Amino acid sequence: MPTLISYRFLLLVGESLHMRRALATSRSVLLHTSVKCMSQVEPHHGSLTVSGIGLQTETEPRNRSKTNKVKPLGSPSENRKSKGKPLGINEKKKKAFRVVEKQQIESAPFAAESFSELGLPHVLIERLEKEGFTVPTEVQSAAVPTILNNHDVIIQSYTGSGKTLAYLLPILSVVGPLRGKTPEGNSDGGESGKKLGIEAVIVAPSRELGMQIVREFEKVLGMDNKRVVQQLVGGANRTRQEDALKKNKPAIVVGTPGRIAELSASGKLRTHGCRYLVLDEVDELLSFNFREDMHRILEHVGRRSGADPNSDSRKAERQLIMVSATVPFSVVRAARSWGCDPLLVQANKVAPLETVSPSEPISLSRSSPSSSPSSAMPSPAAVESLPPALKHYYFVTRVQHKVDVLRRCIHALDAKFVIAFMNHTKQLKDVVFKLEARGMKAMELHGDLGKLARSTTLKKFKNGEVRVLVTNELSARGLDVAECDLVVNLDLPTDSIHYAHRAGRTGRLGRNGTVVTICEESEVFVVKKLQKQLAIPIAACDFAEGKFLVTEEEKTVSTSQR
Ligand SMILES: Nc1ncnc2c1ncn2[C@@H]1O[C@H](COP(=O)(O)OP(=O)(O)OP(=O)(O)O)[C@@H](O)[C@H]1O
Repeated sequence: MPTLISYRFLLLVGESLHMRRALATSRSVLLHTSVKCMSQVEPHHGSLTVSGIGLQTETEPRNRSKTNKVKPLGSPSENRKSKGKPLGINEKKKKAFRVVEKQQIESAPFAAESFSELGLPHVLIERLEKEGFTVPTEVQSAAVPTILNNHDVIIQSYTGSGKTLAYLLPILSVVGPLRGKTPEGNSDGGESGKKLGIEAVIVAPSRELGMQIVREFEKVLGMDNKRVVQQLVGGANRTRQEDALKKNKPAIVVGTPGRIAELSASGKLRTHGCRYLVLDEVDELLSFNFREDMHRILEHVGRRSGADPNSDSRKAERQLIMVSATVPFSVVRAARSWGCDPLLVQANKVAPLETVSPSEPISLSRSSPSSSPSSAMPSPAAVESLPPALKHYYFVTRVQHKVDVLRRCIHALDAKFVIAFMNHTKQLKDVVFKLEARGMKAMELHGDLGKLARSTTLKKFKNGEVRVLVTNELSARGLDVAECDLVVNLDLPTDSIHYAHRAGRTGRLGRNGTVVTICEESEVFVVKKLQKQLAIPIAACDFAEGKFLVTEEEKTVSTSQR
């Protein structure tokens, strides 16, 4: 059981947190040495590090009613055997059960050093290279072949680890102009060259995330093929979206649950023949807010009308891909009920979902006793989601001095792209005003702003015109600004999962990043609790001559986590 040892001394914020990376890699015992010298926190703008180490999935391909045209990795012999000879439902189920029986998937070796090892079509790899994507991340190495093998999956990996490409690439291998050639050598259009309608539906909980996913698709597709993907987010003009659907006939749509459900109900968006349903930030999508819209989407996308919704044949009609940095057990349950023998894909393992029980790290639910907000036990769903290279600090101050502390933090770290989180929309403007009054360019971002104002603000932040983005929970999920070097909690997050998603806006794709929580004395106990739940040290800090000074460092000791 994890224990916590506290050391009180003045020391430099520095190297001790690097142990996180080592711990994340070894996933073994945490250690507890202390650095007892004095130095200063250097602002870091570390280089990009993408490791291609992962696991070779040994899962056997599961044939669906729609045959994959791309030769996937895995078991070529199995693939060959099943080609041209469609399996019946019972045979499909038998194959699926073989996957379940196979428990050794996790220990299989996997090391993809380039995208060409993942079974992607040549034309797609060329596009990736043009865009500067040469080495797949660990989760991409594990997910791409698994999805190409037609498995329903839950993809779980820490924030900023490249989960979007992990599902986007296998979809583009089968759908759209970059897909692999059919056995007949035909790669333009459907089996017979004609358009197939909507083939993939991607659902995201916010407009920003939806738009970001579209941009990621466009990056890979290239400007000439932009029309293959269509954005269907709320807040945008619905009639224009309907016209674009009619005119462009996109193969892929990306949107928010409300707009997708609305267009589907009105008959303007026909998704019954869809092959892929992706739920990005799935734990958020399964929240009460989205219940009705998600129900419609799960019932209609890739489902032919008339069939029994619970039959295996209906489950097998579409491929379900669920994605999040945090996967509570509720997601595992949803995947079991909506998917067809889903696999859990992580950076270094691919395992049948049947092997996941509520007692395992990935599957501890937010509502389970050991991970409730009041619990001092680690919450593995949150622990797993934190990028390895983050440093965490907290400052204690009076509420009226919080913005000043924020400003001093930014100067001390020389941070260039700062996201400051608050809990209440009304207070954002005041913080922006105070920062601007001291000559620091800041803007607010929240859901009450119109779509145009939101995208303009984000654009200005991304291009460096605005140094501080003052925002609420809206930006905690998915927002990808590679350069973001500092995340500040001006209000405490509600729980460790929210802390993890906020923190994950920095330290993207192996970069360094700093997370600072500014709180009142009476809130310090919450920080200590977060520290235990996340199994990370969050060091108390103060300023000395404009630099960070650690006044107290917590060392986390665990034999079971990480
Ligand atoms: N193999 C790669 N090589 C270089 N850059 C990559 C690679 N894969 C993804 N990226 C980039 O890394 C950034 C983070 O990726 P992405 O947003 O998909 O992360 P994520 O895991 O979904 O994060 P979050 O959980 O916060 O949503 C993106 O800008 C993406 O373009």
